[in-house]
Amino acid sequence: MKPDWLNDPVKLPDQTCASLASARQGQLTKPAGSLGRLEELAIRLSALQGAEYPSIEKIHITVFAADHGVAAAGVSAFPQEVTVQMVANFSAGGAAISVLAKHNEAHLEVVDVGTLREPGDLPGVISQRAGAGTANLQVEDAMRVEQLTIALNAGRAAVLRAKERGADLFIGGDMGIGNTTPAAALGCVLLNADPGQLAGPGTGLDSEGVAHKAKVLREALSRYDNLNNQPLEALRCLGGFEIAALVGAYISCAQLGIPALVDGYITTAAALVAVREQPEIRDWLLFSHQSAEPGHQAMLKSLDANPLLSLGMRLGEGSGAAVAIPLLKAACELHNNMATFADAGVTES
Ligand SMILES: O=C(O)c1ccc[n+]([C@@H]2O[C@H](COP(=O)([O-])O)[C@@H](O)[C@H]2O)c1
Ligand SMILES: Cc1cc2nc[nH]c2cc1C
Repeated sequence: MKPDWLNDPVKLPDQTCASLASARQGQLTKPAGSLGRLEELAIRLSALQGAEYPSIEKIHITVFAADHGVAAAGVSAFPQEVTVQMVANFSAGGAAISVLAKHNEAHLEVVDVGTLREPGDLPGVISQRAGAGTANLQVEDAMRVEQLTIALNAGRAAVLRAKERGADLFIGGDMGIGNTTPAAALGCVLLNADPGQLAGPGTGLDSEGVAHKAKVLREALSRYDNLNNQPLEALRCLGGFEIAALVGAYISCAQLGIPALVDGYITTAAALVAVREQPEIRDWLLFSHQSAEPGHQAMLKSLDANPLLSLGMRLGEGSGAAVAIPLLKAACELHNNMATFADAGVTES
């Protein structure tokens, strides 16, 4: 039922490299701690990459796209066909993540995990489909076990491609009209939170729309008991194919030793499921930004995550993570290239 790789061991961050990197930070020509979180970032990347001198050069971005049966319940400000239209836009290079990937010289691929798209090839789009959209979680389980397995495997396959390309950072993005609803549903179950706390505007619902979304969520949640300690079953009943693919991707990153930079609300819901399923993977997740979606804060808090940026973004696609790439690069450049007190002949305190 569960893919067998799911229980593979998680790689341990390299503490020797972390100690060497930490010692080096103490020798660079700056007051101790003066580069703030950039210092922590460099040390963490050293530990995760098993290198005293970390690098962010080969970035692999996978956007997972899928449709959601719950869109029929009127939970989004946009019509469902936008998911398929945006897949074409990713392929043509016109989406925000297309621009940001190019700007950061990152490799970008799109995986259709189950949109309503007609069969047919699109450049840069890989099909690994678990179905044509999930079932409507307001009234029934979102997916069957076999569909969950296909979606988890799609996430793993993306990380295996990243590994093959020698990626030093993985970014997962999401595209799916309606997907803030399954993300909120998973948050409610795993945080024991009320839909009123986690339902938000998504693509732009007004307050009436948000209240309706909370009602849809309450109806969905009322069908289940005890999902709180069954993260994968919660994912099957209340998730989405792209969210499941992201869960598979984050767990695989930790097993295969690639740091993952988490994006916004939907990707954080996937991270929460992944961490509840395998707590040791938490070390491998870096958090890029605080989404404008209000429920994001509660999920971040539960993951003890303090994202790097807060720009009021709420786009998804991995765009917030892509915007944070230059910070990770800056942390590595400073760590690797600054002079030490001894080299520069500068007096230490
Ligand atoms: O990642 C976020 O923080 C985020 C917050 C709100 C909306 N989105 C994107 O908007 C879509 C989902 O919004 P909605 O209103 O249709 O549920 C989906 O394609 C997401 O990528 C993404
Ligand atoms: C246009 C559009 C682009 C998106 N990208 C991610 N989610 C999206 C939702 C909409 C509506």
